[in-house]
Amino acid sequence: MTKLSVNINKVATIRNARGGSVPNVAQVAIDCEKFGAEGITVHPRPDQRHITINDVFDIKSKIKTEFNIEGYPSPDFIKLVKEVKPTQVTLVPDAPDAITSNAGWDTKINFQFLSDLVDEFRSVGIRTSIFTGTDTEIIEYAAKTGTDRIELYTEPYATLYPKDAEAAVQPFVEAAKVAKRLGLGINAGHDLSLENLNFLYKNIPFIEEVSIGHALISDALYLGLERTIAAYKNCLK
Ligand SMILES: CC(=O)[C@@H](O)C(O)COP(=O)(O)O
Ligand SMILES: NCC(=O)COP(=O)(O)O
Repeated sequence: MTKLSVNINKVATIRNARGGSVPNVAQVAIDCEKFGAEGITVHPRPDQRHITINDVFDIKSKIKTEFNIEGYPSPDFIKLVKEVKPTQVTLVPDAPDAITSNAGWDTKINFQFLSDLVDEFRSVGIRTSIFTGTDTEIIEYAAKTGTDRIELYTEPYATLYPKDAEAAVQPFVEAAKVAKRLGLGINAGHDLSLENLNFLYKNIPFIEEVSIGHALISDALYLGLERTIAAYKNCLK
């Protein structure tokens, strides 16, 4: 079964536009769970432009499903994650000023850095996932770090999908096979949507978890959160 983790960054973006607490980010997390989400994802960025440090503690204290914190492992981020103790930390190589995540790690160049982080988080009982592209050598080096999982960066899939779905998914199928053979769990995320999710799932049914935010929260404007989450879960069948 592929779990749906709802990324609620964009709910915090709306809240922050006015300050205050509307919409209430932690309540949305609770409601996502009530409507069937199997996890909540947040990506606190250094400028706290959406998810704030307080949000991370607040959400952790209120949700019951899996909590996934994504981000660049700066000293502040590492400290935050170790204090909050989520189910999973996803290590993402974003520059502080990145508009959004735009690449996976070079796991060969960053091998020692990532290996040390995996050990550090594992020692306090936090599952690790390393954000990667589909290159075989990159995945092999990810496996050597000892990480529990990788998260495949699916933006290239989402971009090519409308033009050539087969060509879009093929590198991901190959990458997932390599990762599985190496004993890695596989997550996937970025720009997944109601349009492209089912095809990815049908081709790689052994993905453990997809984290979806931007498209899902946008769909909720039209469908409402409950129907939207049901529609995304329906794509994972
Ligand atoms: C790690 C990743 O793929 C990102 O998609 C993410 O967490 C979204 O971040 P923003 O919501 O800041 O664009
Ligand atoms: N890890 C990807 C994620 O959490 C959400 O990405 P997106 O759906 O907002 O592009």
